Amino acid sequence: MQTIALIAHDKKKEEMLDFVSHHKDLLKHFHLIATRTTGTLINENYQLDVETMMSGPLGGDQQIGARVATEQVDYVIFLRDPLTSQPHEPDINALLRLCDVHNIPLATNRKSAHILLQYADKKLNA
Ligand SMILES: O=C(CO)COP(=O)(O)O
Repeated sequence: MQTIALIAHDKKKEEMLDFVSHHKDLLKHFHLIATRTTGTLINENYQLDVETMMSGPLGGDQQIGARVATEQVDYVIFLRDPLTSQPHEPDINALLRLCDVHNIPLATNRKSAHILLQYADKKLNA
């Protein structure tokens, strides 16, 4: 089973929940991992059985980064808040960097996330 990482900053969590609700039927076909608060919200609202890491500021981005580095993640959807500075910015940058190092598709806004899932869907049925 392929793995998708789902991460959203606080001001993007509602958007992530809305995004997940629109793509729930497709997301069921993937192993989902997420940072703690994002994953917990998804599990509570949609019962998708998301595996949760630590919260982002406590190291969750790094945990997901470790999975990316060991090629255990196929796609990353990270709805970042581009207008608020984050205390764990270095961790965020490290995760984004690792996606590029390992050529892992990464979407950082909703439209690109939608396109990413369309691609993932096509690959699933190829
Ligand atoms: O801060 C985050 C990503 O950088 C997200 O963490 P939470 O999902 O725990 O809020």
